Amino acid sequence: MGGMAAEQEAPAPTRSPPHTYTIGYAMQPDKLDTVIQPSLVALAAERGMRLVAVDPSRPLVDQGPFHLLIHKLYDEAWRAQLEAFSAAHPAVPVVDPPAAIGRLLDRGSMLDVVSELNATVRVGSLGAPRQVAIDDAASLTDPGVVGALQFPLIAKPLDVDGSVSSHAMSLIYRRAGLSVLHPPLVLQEFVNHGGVLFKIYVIGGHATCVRRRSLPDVPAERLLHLEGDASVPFHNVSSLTTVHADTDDDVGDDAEMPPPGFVEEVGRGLRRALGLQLFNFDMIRGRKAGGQYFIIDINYFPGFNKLPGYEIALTDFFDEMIRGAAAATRDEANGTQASNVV
Ligand SMILES: Nc1ncnc2c1ncn2[C@@H]1O[C@H](COP(=O)(O)OP(=O)(O)OP(=O)(O)O)[C@@H](O)[C@H]1O
Ligand SMILES: O=P(O)(O)O[C@H]1[C@H](O)[C@@H](O)[C@H](OP(=O)(O)O)[C@@H](OP(=O)(O)O)[C@H]1O
Ligand SMILES: [Mg+2]
Ligand SMILES: [Mg+2]
Repeated sequence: MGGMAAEQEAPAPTRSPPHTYTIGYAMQPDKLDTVIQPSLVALAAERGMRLVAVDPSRPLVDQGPFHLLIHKLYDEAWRAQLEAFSAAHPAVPVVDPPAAIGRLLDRGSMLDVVSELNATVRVGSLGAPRQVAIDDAASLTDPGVVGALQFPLIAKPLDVDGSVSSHAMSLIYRRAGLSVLHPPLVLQEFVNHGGVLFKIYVIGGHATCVRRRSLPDVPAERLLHLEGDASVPFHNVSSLTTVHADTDDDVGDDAEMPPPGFVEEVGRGLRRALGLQLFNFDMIRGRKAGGQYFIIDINYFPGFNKLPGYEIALTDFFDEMIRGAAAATRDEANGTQASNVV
């Protein structure tokens, strides 16, 4: 080692503040890095919150104590664990309730909430593309099932379970392209939107919109081009240059963002209607006159580390949940109305 380090005086030991609150987190090992970054752990520690990994293979009631639980696991055994934990510790918030998360795990029902939203909030022009759920191969050739949809379509796996295959999709230009598909899936109308997508991250009361690249528009002539492929599989948007060789890499970089008030209102409305605190959703703006917005995907507890400054939003949220639970417990002890952090 060089002399510099040896000559320097050892730094005075710094005392980290005492950890007051313990937040248990449970997720698949391959998802940990997408949220539990050292920067998050450090900021949480500064604010008196300790992040502790839960071992889902051991009884949850034997772990802890916890002041808050966050999770992204979907299996029945885990749900049963959470139920047992909540029965034993009703004052500890579990983010989010498995029943509410369940709604996002089926693409057949995932977007139903958008129509509920239109009824409850003053949002402008917002919708979801038309779609049908296809359970078996026979339905794919049934004009009564598919006939109401207009090509091009996107075929998306019905189940959302965190697997790579649950993100394997196909763009279908015409009927012949349906025969290669493997139900269960949803067929959703493709909406031309200028190749730009708005991803809105919701962390409790925060809603932050970022712009991402998306599938390029499908020109009407492409549907008549019978020598071209009837369907094209794709996995994620970054592989789209192989779907459309004419994709411009800079597409959408200067696309106008949706108005912040609109983003906030939709985020707040979805949060309330879904009963979820941690999610993101994909929104596109249709190219047709009027520029209607469409929500095309909602994801539970996504990779928040892609969002700059997520550590602040997440620790703010943890703090709010823990304080809210503490206030509710105090209120209950005093016999007054429980406070509500939602
Ligand atoms: N109805 C649609 N119209 C136009 N483009 C769409 C539509 N649905 C999906 N897309 C495009 O396909 C991409 C993948 O679709 P979707 O977001 O449903 O898949 P996903 O695998 O669940 O994505 P994520 O990684 O966000 O979870 C979208 O990001 C968008 O570019
Ligand atoms: O783990 P599954 O259930 O497959 O969910 C994914 C979501 O569907 C994606 O939306 C996340 O990516 P974005 O944060 O870019 O939306 C993606 O984030 P990641 O790429 O950081 O893992 C995942 O959360
Ligand atoms: Mg998506
Ligand atoms: Mg998704």
